[in-house]
Amino acid sequence: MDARLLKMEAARAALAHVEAGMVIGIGTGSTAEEFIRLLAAAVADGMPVTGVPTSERTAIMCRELGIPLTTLDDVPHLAMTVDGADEVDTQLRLIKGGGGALLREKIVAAASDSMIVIADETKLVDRLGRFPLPIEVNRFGLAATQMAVLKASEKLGLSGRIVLRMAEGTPFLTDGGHYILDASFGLIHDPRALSDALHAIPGVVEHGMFLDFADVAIIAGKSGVKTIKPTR
Ligand SMILES: O=C(CO)[C@H](O)[C@H](O)COP(=O)(O)O
Repeated sequence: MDARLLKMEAARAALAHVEAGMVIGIGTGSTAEEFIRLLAAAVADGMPVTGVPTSERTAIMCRELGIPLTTLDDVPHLAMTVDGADEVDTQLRLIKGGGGALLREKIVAAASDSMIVIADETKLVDRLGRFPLPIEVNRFGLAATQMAVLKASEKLGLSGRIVLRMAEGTPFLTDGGHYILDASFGLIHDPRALSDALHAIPGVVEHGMFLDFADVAIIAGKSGVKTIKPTR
């Protein structure tokens, strides 16, 4: 089965959690886009649902497909959010931000009663860190922030390349107008310690580890769709 079909299967299972009248967070990325297509079909069939998009890219797609949208300013508390991930570990800790939307994704997930993660089985890992960790940083003082991230990670015994994300020859800009550093630390033994260390750096806006966010992961694989809940 190809990856797209698996993403569709996970998205289909997530749609079963959506109830009429809900306001839900809508994630970013190719898996979230499968969910958006299915949600749009449900809306076209008369299902009353409103979405809060986690990126401009998602907002554009939702508008094109006729999904009503609102913002956290109008609806600050959501029933749930459905989003993809770059990595999901056995405790449902995530790495997100491959698509550059980690800040809005985290804000929307934090405003939601529950976060449903949808992914194909290639995203499942024993330990986070194979996927480079996206770190959203303020443009001001980039080199100083990059050095501070390096020092903080070295203190935790992590090493690896930290590179500025580029897009078509210029630095990638997030929807919030920030840069992204992609940090290839390798396996992250203590995600909480790294999270705290990154949050202590003033130039770091947010990082892509989602710890204690996901309530359910719907993982589609060759042998079917399974639902994982955290052991915490
Ligand atoms: O975090 C994200 C965007 O910021 C995405 O959810 C993540 O990159 C997974 O994307 P895809 O479903 O395309 O593999």
